[in-house]
Amino acid sequence: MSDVLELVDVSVVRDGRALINQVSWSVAEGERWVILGPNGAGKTTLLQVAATYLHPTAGQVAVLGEKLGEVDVFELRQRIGLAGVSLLDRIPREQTVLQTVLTAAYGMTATWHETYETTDTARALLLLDRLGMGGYEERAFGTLSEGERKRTLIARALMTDPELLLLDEPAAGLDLGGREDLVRRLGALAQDQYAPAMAMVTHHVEEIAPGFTHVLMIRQGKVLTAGPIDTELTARNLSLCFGLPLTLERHGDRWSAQGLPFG
Ligand SMILES: Nc1ncnc2c1ncn2[C@@H]1O[C@H](COP(=O)(O)OP(=O)(O)OP(=O)(O)O)[C@@H](O)[C@H]1O
Repeated sequence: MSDVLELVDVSVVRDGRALINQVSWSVAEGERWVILGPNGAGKTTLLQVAATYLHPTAGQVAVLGEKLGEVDVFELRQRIGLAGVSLLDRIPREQTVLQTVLTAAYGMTATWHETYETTDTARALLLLDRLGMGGYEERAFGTLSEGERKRTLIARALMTDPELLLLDEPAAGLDLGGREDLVRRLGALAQDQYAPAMAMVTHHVEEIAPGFTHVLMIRQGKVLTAGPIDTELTARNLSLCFGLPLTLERHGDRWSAQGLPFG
């Protein structure tokens, strides 16, 4: 059994269709995974299973050594950090940035008269600062730009000191500067030996930060490849994954991909 995540033959079926289909995937401590795949491939579904928000139709899932179906998921969720657009709808617009991060410590998205410990507040401020959100504590979440929201949600996901960090398209919708800033911050996190195991969903190889170690490619619900970036992130695999001929270039510890010209 893998320490962090172990999926064996996992399928999620809705309306007779497999959104993910017999997926097997293991994540060990210290690994940083990128999940790549086209629109509708099943990436978010896979992340929702890992986050214990979706129960599979078939197969076995173990998260942080606990088997789904045999464990209190509410306790388990405290050990998992999740940042993704699915959270955006649940965060009140008027809630401050600081409250948004603090509520994670209590497994909630909105405040409800809790009194936060001074240590929690100190930690939330530290994480916001680390994500470049120092000085925004009292701003209403609803007034933030897309990039600021994404960075706040990552700080929030780290609040409980999780053992597994799941990021669903953290750079989607960001401009070039915002993307590069986030990639730098994710790179610092990925290269921090005390940071949790990570899995990040993205559509773009340009968003892979230095320090990411593994890649899983998914197409039409099926895993195409899963393994070390150095061997599995290839032009061939990427072309099969996205369904068109692509070139792939490595520039030091960053990547870029392009479609081949017609003709
Ligand atoms: N509750 C549901 N019932 C039926 N179909 C669903 C449900 N949730 C998702 N789907 C479908 O499952 C497929 C996979 O969805 P998923 O969100 O996992 O893909 P994705 O790879 O994250 O896509 P994207 O890159 O567009 O965000 C899509 O075709 C989607 O329409």
